[in-house]
Amino acid sequence: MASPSLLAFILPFLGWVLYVLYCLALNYKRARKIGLPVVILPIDCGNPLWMSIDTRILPFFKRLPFGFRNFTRFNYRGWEIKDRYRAHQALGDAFIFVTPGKIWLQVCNAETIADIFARKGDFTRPTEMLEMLNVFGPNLGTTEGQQWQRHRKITAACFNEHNNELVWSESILQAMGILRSWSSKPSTNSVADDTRTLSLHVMSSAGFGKSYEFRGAEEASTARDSSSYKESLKLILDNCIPLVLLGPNNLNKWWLPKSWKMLHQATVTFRNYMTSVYEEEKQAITHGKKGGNNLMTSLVRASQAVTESDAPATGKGGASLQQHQGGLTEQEIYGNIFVFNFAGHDTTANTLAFGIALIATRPDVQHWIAEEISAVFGDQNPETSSYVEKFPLLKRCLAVVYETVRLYTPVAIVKTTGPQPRPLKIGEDTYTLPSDTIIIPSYSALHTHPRHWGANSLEWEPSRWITSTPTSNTDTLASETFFEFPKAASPFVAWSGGARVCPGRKFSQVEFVGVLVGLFRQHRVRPVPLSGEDNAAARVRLRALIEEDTGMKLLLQLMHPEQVILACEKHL
Ligand code: HEM
Repeated sequence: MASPSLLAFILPFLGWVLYVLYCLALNYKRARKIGLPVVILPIDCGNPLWMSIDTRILPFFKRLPFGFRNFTRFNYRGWEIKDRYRAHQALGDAFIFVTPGKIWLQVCNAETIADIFARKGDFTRPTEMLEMLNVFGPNLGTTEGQQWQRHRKITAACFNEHNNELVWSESILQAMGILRSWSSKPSTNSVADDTRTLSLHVMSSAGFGKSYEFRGAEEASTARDSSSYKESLKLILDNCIPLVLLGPNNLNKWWLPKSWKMLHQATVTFRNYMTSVYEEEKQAITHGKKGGNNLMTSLVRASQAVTESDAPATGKGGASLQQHQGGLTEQEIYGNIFVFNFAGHDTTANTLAFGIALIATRPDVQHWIAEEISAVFGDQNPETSSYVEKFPLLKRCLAVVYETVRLYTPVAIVKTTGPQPRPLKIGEDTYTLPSDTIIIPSYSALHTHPRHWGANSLEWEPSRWITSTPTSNTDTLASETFFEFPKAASPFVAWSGGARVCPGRKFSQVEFVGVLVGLFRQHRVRPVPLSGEDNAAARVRLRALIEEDTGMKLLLQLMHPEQVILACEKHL
């Protein structure tokens, strides 16, 4: 006879298991009606608890001799990077994951994805999943409908060519700092740390007008000082998960670890900093002073301009940002600045780390871009160059960026049908998706499917983005153009598409290209061979490491970036 305390544990557990099975059965019935292939998964792909332990638990199930195939193949974050286009090749352009939580549609069809992007009212962002990003205030990433339109209109004004000019010069400056650090020693294993520092510094400069000198991971202070703006931003970005789960105000409870209290302090410092810039900017506007081109000042000014243009004639001049529908409130400005940092920092830093590791495996690609950099800059110092003049000429460098995000896309796109069922055409057939279906454009499959990318679709090959028009002109570089897919059927969605396309797309491209210019104009990187290895074997090992060691934490990243050991040398 089971003891009462055992029963008190077993009965609720059994009840929970029955409830989960019941939900799964209901969702299965709904999913079958759609008419697409169905894969059953025991745990919802968006379950936060599961997401925090999935990759630690699954290896155990993989070792078991029976069953669990779909579970171990698909039920973890980042499965799509390992699987690439194989699931879609076997199951077709679309299939369903049915789980006890939600029904998840996976689509790998360029026209259907373009249609989803175009129907922004039908396929919205599941904002309830992103509620946590409202820590500093509502923002572009977490709003929908008219609220989102208001945010988008104002924030779009900030991501302009003047801001890109700042991104350009800061990226080159920071890359020169990296170069000094790497070339002063025999090897470096801090590529990922250094690209994070670089990206943080570019964000500080282009986001807030604050410039910092680059210091390599080994030289930088190890103190976790949360009192300066830069350190507070770094601490916030490094600890997004506890921050968004608990909220900034709950982090200073006496029973929480000291590191979380420091995080709380960092949020206070960051907010105070934003408040002081905000107040300064408002004063500057009142006194008719010209503003800077960084994101914060542009945001305050753009918001003020909309507020004033919406204000009734009598209210003009005295209009407060909080009072008029058209502008953003102070909290919304902070919310947007946070989301720019959140969405723009690690995406770019991780992409840069992948890009530098990949390029180290390909001396031919380094030579190929160096040829272009040399043709574009000649003897000119890139640090003093003009973005508007030079950036459009650096097509090969841009190809390295596109090819890196094609294979190592840092962030997935998530849409939902919302409360209504929605028809969706996939190939020749139209399917009705039930309400609350989550839609995932299968970026990893789409970005590698041989029907779009050919037989070498899994190879990192930047030259695929460049087409050369044969002319009588002997200048090869001048005859090259950057390849663009037609928008209505593009198999490339790394920065999303349609109205909700990433507003930081150009920002990240300019940053990456600027870094390539800074690093590869006169220098080359190579993996340091292990004992008994030659350079070619070291390159093969590094390529395999990138392939096998890539996984999803908050974003796609190298799981052990310290194993990327590079030497950086001046090219003679
Ligand atoms: C390699 C770099 C980057 C990649 C691949 C990337 C990719 C994306 C993608 C795919 C989305 C759409 C997500 C969805 O629909 O669920 C997005 C949205 C967004 N990104 Fe980026 N991003 C990058 C860099 C940046 C940068 C540098 C910034 C800002 C400085 C930024 C700011 C944003 C914001 C604010 C959104 C939300 C837009 C909206 O909902 O209207 N991103 N990004």
